[in-house]
Amino acid sequence: MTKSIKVKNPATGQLIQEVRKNTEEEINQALKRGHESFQSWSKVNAHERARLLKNWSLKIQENKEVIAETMTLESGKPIQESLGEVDYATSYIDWYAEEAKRLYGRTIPAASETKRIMVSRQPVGLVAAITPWNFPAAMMTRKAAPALAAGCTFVVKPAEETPLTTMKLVELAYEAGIPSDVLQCVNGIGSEVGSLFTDSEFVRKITFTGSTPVGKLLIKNSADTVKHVSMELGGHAPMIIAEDADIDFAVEQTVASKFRNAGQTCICVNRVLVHESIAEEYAEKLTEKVRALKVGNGLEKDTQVGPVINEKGFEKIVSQVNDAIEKGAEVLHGNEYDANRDEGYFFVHPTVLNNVDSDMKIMQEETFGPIIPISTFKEIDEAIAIANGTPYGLAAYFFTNNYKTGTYLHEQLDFGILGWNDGAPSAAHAPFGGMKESGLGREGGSEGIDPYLETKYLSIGNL
Ligand SMILES: NC(=O)c1ccc[n+]([C@@H]2O[C@H](COP(=O)([O-])OP(=O)(O)OC[C@H]3O[C@@H](n4cnc5c(N)ncnc54)[C@H](O)[C@@H]3O)[C@@H](O)[C@H]2O)c1
Ligand SMILES: O=C[C@H](O)CS(=O)(=O)O
Repeated sequence: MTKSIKVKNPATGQLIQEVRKNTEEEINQALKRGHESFQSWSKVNAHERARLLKNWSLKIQENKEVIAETMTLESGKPIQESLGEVDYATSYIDWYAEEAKRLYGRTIPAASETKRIMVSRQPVGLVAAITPWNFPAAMMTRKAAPALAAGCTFVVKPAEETPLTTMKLVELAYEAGIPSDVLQCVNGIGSEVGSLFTDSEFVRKITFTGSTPVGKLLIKNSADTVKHVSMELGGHAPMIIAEDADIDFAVEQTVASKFRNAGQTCICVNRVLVHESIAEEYAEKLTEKVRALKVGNGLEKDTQVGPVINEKGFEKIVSQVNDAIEKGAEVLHGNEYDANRDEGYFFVHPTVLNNVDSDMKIMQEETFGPIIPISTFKEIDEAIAIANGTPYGLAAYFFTNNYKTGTYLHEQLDFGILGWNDGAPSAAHAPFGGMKESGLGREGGSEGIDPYLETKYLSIGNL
């Protein structure tokens, strides 16, 4: 078993840094420390927790450029997106620093003059988090911020591909005054560390962002100790473009959604469903925009589409594209690759596929890459049936200026996040999360701190 993780640059395949894997003993010690420090941290008053969180946010912002460069080096995303992700990450800290001060209880009118009932909330305990490589800063703070704000302690294992960003954030938390046994980072291979987290008597909650298969495993393994679980899992977002849509705006928003992080986000549009009457105009205008996108190393300021994270991701994308073409899809642009297995870099050029049918893998499996499959519909209920016909329920988008069509789609689409004339719905003040096999729980908004709290009530008698 290797003793270290080799962090490589997905744009070049070059080694950035070797990170030592924590041993099983070290990880169990970290969990024990997190459990023990919960006794003190949970008693720190909410305003002090809020102050420390705001200090952390300021420290991150002071180091924005170095964090963004680290993120681009290890994840491949364009530097402008990395800078944006640092802001997105601190927006969660800022939001939950304030929410810490609003953990209200309530009183309930008793059914007797001699009784009083009070409801209060308290932190669940030590939280163990596992995060993905595609947003190594924001996916960590989207969990750590509400956890710490609620009074929980926190141990995070970042993805093997991108540990450096998370390690930097944790260092800055210590500089901000957050105690080193309250917030900890451990490094290791997911399949090895996951069972340590789920089996530990010290861990009261597992929070995970990543693929649905891993999420299911963590839920299953958490059952023996009845841990709280929060799951932010896979997606397969449909984008319905109605016959009355503003086509130019819909094209702009399709590009904004699809090519963020080279299409490696859980809420990227994965399936375009366009009304047959405007399909040709939409496809032509979309292809013109896609053709202009610049593919390259994320450190170059004008790069818009970077590499995909690794060979496994690359092979899945190529397989989906080849399958679609074999089954009759038309390539309007792309189906071009710059890849070198020996060097270890994998670029997928933005690709537009037309005449896509539901029997193609790309319409059934999540696509974590810069590929847009376009299919058409006649009636809106046909589009809704296709959109909902997936085990996933994370994000969906629709473009229409008809308020009845929009209201109907809002009510009929089974997804936790809906963008109506909006391809970029994510925000720290909104409850992000999915239905069905896209997850359990919400992150962000006022709802996002609830998973870190237990509710209790006190009934006072004999008054
Ligand atoms: N819903 C969301 O907010 C969200 C955000 C980002 C990514 N995702 C999903 O994540 C997937 C892509 O990311 P990925 O390839 O890194 O996912 P992944 O599930 O392979 O890895 C995510 C994390 O899980 C760990 N892991 C892997 N196997 C594990 C196991 N057996 N036990 C415990 N931990 C394990 C990894 O080390 C990593 O830290 C996509 O499906 C995407 O939709 C969802
Ligand atoms: O990849 C999944 C992320 O949660 C998407 S977002 O950064 O929250 O929009």
